[in-house]
Amino acid sequence: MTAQVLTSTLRPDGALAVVDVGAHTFDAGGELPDVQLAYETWGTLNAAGDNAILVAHALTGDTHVAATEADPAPGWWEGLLGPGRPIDTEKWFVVAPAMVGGCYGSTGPASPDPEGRPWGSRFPFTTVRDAVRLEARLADQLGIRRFHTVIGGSMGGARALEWAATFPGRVGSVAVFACGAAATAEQIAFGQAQIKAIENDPHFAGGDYYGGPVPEEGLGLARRIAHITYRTEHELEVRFGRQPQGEEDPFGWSARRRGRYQVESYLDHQARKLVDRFDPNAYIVLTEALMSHDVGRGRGSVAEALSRVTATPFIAAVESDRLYLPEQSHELAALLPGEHEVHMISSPIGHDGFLTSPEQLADQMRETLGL
Ligand SMILES: N[C@@H](CCO)C(=O)O
Repeated sequence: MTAQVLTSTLRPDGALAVVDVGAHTFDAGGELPDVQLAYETWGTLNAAGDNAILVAHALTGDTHVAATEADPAPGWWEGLLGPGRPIDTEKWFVVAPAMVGGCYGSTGPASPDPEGRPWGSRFPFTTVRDAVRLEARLADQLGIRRFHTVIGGSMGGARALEWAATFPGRVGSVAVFACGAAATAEQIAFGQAQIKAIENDPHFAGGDYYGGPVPEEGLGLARRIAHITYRTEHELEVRFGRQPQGEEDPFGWSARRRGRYQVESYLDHQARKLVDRFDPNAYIVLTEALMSHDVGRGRGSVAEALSRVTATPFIAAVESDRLYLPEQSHELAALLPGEHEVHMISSPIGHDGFLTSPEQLADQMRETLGL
């Protein structure tokens, strides 16, 4: 595909586009007759097709990495992407796909099957590797043979690493923020607790709740569990301590309800925000995908898989992350060919520091990734 064709098939800068990438047989055996991937883009693919960067979102993220003309709302990595920013969109053509199995435009459990019914409980078990294989088909359609860089944090980091392991010839450099080579037992354990919270909601109906009440309580509980792991004990203590929320009394009852501590109100707020924007089935599918993350699966071992990575790595961690521990990033860096520093984001808030403070690493990213 030539750049000329591309320009005509791409939407205006930033508008959400959706492409059909065909049927897919999933790693675990399930099948979909037709998969669509949604994506946003920034900048312009050059004639040689060699200035493309793929940005992969985290668990509940979406395609909106940064503000665009079409959608001026700030994105989740606003500071990293845009004119003059570390990923300079005057220079790079950036693609951000929504992961299959989610609920931001790509095919997911709420999408209709060929008869028009939501897939629901029949949506196939999805792995990070499935997502990457489908994203490669999107790249084919956009005329991108090789990405200069694939970059992401948390589950986006897992996708970036999987890209480098699955398609070594198609990734020049890979940036993995706040993620190791495989989900650890504790990360799997936190994931399971979140999935159970949703499945035990009386409205879950085995995953076929569309058209009826949504298992919002379960999703809200899952988000509360998750959000605690995304922050730190120190941050919560300094920020909220034992303060009651407003006029509420955590020691008293009013209208048969105990008043809340501030931190409870904060978690309620985080839960509500996710419930308002996310499908519980998609949360389960993506959480299971993240639990399945293991770059060594089917490749001998993690060490063998990583020894074959040819992309230049940029490994980053948040110093206070208690979910994706910096030592896991060190293990990853040590197993990749060559000598690699782990770049540290200094933040007291924990895992979410990869979202709030990635600009700290702007200079190191420019240098290592050749941006
Ligand atoms: N807050 C992020 C953290 C997951 O890494 C999200 O919801 O995607």
